[in-house]
Amino acid sequence: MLKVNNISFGYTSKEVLKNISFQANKGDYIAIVGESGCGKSTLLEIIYGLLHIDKGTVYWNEKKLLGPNFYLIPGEDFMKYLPQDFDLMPYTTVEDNIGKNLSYLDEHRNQRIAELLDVVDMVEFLKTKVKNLSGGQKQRVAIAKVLAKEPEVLLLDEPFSHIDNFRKNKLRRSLFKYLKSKNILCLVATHDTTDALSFADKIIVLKDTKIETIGTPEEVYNNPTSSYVASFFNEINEIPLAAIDKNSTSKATKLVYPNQLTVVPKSSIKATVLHSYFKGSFYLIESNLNGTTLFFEHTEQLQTGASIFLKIH
Ligand SMILES: Nc1ncnc2c1ncn2[C@@H]1O[C@H](COP(=O)(O)OP(=O)(O)OP(=O)(O)O)[C@@H](O)[C@H]1O
Repeated sequence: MLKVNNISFGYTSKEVLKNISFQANKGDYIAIVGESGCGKSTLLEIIYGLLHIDKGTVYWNEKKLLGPNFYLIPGEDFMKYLPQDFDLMPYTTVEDNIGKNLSYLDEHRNQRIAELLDVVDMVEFLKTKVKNLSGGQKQRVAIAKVLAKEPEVLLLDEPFSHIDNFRKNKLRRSLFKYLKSKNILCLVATHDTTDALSFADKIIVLKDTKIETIGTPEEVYNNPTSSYVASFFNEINEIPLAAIDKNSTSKATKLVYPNQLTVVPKSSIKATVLHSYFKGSFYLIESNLNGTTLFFEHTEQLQTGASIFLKIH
């Protein structure tokens, strides 16, 4: 089990992370999300042992991780970390990059490289020099490379950022299935909703140096603790209660996802259509409710300026 206890860190006197605590089990996939600059990469680098912390501890099972001041080469050998600028050797082949940390005396070396190339769908590039690959292909090789000497913990920073949508879903399914089958704990810093919602066991949302919320994808999505959390997944409406119920004097607001609003013949929520955005299987309609912007989903495009009534369900 990974135990992160009350860690705080700042590159300068200003803290980037404050009192961060969470636990994760072997084989778990934890998605770390939050706005740019909130400290996702910093958290991964602390766990891996690249950054020294004065406050807090990190344990892997019973072992306390000591951080960069205690090792000649920072980084724990049972972990692998894939930073955003994945570092590969450009003038050598895909095979040599993936096999860099595998012994030539290992009789299973070639088999291992082939297995990992299959996971990242790059089998035909075995003998290709890395400099001749596209950005997305390099990223897939980098993922295979960090898996080569099977780690117990894998830390990935935006691992699919260069990979096109055609391949991304297939790669995600293949990679996360592989990690589960090997019981590898994986922490992923991501901006991608699908990485978190469809694959993670738990989502950690970071905001203003702290953990804003932590839970299963269902818990975090269905009961967002703030509009910040909800807006990671979708457009979010923060509707004043007074706009829903004319008799209400409350200043409180209600968080409502666009798919929780339906157009009805008559209701107390009367809005004016501003714009229809085509989203493939539906239209996202931007509307105005007494000066508040309201997004809702609808099967058809709606006329700009039209008055509609909405119901929250
Ligand atoms: N080496 C550094 N020296 C000083 N400040 C840094 C350094 N690296 C990061 N920071 C600052 O620390 C904060 C957190 O950065 P970090 O890279 O962890 O954020 P992030 O959530 O991973 O962002 P992104 O989603 O854009 O990758 C930012 O304000 C950043 O400017």
